[in-house]
Formats: sequence, C-alpha cells, structure tokens
Amino acid sequence: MSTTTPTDTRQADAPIVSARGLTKAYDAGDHPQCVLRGLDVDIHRSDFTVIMGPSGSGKSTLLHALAGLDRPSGGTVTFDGKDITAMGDDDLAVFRRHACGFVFQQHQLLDGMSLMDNAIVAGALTMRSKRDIIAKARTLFTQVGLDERTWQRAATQVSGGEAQRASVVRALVNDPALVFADEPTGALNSHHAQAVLDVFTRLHHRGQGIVMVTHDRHSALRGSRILYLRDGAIVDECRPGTYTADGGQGRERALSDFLERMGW
Ligand SMILES: Nc1ncnc2c1ncn2[C@@H]1O[C@H](COP(=O)(O)OP(=O)(O)OP(=O)(O)O)[C@@H](O)[C@H]1O
Repeated sequence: MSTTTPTDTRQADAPIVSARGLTKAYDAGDHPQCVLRGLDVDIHRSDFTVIMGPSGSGKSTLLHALAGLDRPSGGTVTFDGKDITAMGDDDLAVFRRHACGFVFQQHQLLDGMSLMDNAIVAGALTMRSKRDIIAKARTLFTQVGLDERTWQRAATQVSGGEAQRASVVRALVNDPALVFADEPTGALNSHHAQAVLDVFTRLHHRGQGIVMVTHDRHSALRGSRILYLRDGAIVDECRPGTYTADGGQGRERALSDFLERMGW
C-alpha cells in the first residue's frame, strides 16, 4: 500500500490560471497598505491547491484576485487563456459564472429557498434549461450525500454541514473549471467539517480543480499542493502527494515538516 507516493502533476497539464506580477494595495490613510507584492503563481486544474500562511498574509486577497472577485492593483491574471484583469465588469461577471464556483466560510445560501432552488438560481445565471440544471443538481446533491428530503428543505432547516454541502452543489452546478473555497470548514464542527472535506477530496479525485484557503492543517492535508504565503508573497510550496483515507502518515509528516520549516 502506498500512501506517500509524490504525485508531481506540474508537467501533466498547462496552468488554468497564471498570475504574474500581482500586486494589491489597500488605501490605509496616508500610505497604501501593500498586501500582494509582485506575486507570480500558476494554478493547475489537476491540483487541489491549498493556500496557507499567517493571518493577514494576503490569502483571501490572492484567492479573490485569482477568481476575478476583486481587481489587483497591478499585474495580470490569465484564466483559461483570457486576461481577466483586462475585462470590463460585465464580461468578468459572466466569465466568473461559467468558470468559477465559490464556497465561503458562511454558506451564503438564500434562506427563504430550498437547497435545490438555491442550486437552480445559480444554474439559471448561465442560461441553461431548468431541466438540465435540476438533473445536474440532483446528481450533485447525491454525490455530496444529501437526499431529496434534505434538498427540499430551506437552509434554515438543515445543519451547518448540510448547508455547506449544498453550497458546494451550488458552486459546481455550472461545471466550473475551478472551485475556490475560503475557509470552507471554518464555521463547522469537526464532524461536519470532515464531511465537507470528504466531498472536496472526492471532487479532486474525480478531476475537479480546487483552490482552498485554510488555517487548519487537517484541511490542508487534503491538498495535493500547499502554497505558503507570507507578507503578500509565496515563500515556498509543498507537494505531499494525493490524499488517501487509508493512512497517509507520510503525507502528514511531509506537511508537518513543511509547516515547521515555514515557522507555522
Ligand atoms: N477591503 C480591504 N480594505 C482594506 N484592507 C484590507 C481589505 N481587505 C483586506 N485588507 C487587509 O489586507 C491584509 C490581508 O488580508 P487578507 O484577508 O487577504 O489576509 P488573510 O491572509 O486571508 O488573513 P486571515 O487569515 O486573517 O483571514 C490584512 O491586513 C487586511 O486587514
């Protein structure tokens, strides 16, 4: 049984996202606060990329820039061959709907609607037929372990873990190239966090590209590539190999050694 085989996917596929010379400065009174400092990074669809680093190091800012949720102050982000930093707001919004799925710390489902209707609303943004969206959503709900009785309930009538799994369905309903997740288990107890992480692992094993920001090393352990950010720059990375549920002590050691080196 191999649990530690390093799976180096760097050459296996062209990057889906490339950022070059990325800078972000926020206005902070007299002098701007520089949060990203000329950062370069390539993201591959075959990876479950994890972004770690101290609080305030710029993880969410980087995630938002890569996904076109926020505009950098300088540099470029090329996503699927398109320079999204040069797009106007309307084009960028349309591009994002098709290319990106989002999972945030809070599920951000519309409370008054059923979980299924939340998925339908997201699917409708890309102008697909309602029939196709429902068929796709039913498959996804089943894949994340939610049955029909649950997906007919409102977000206020399900557990935090069920709501977060529904938000993963919403993120996936338009077949995005990448799912971006910002602390997706941050608001969950450990049991529900585990269920959501298992969904991410299964998605990655099926070929879904994922980029996730986390503070939590158990969550980070699911990644195939861990980037470490400090003061707005990627200072190093670690490739512990593909996650397997049956052990993985070698991966844990690789991640621990890496984080220790980073001073975590
Ligand atoms: N909209 C904003 N306006 C001004 N400053 C901001 C804004 N968003 C983030 N910042 C600042 O930029 C820095 C980086 O923020 P960011 O949220 O990217 O860090 P992070 O590494 O994700 O932090 P955490 O782990 O605490 O969530 C922080 O100092 C933060 O206060």
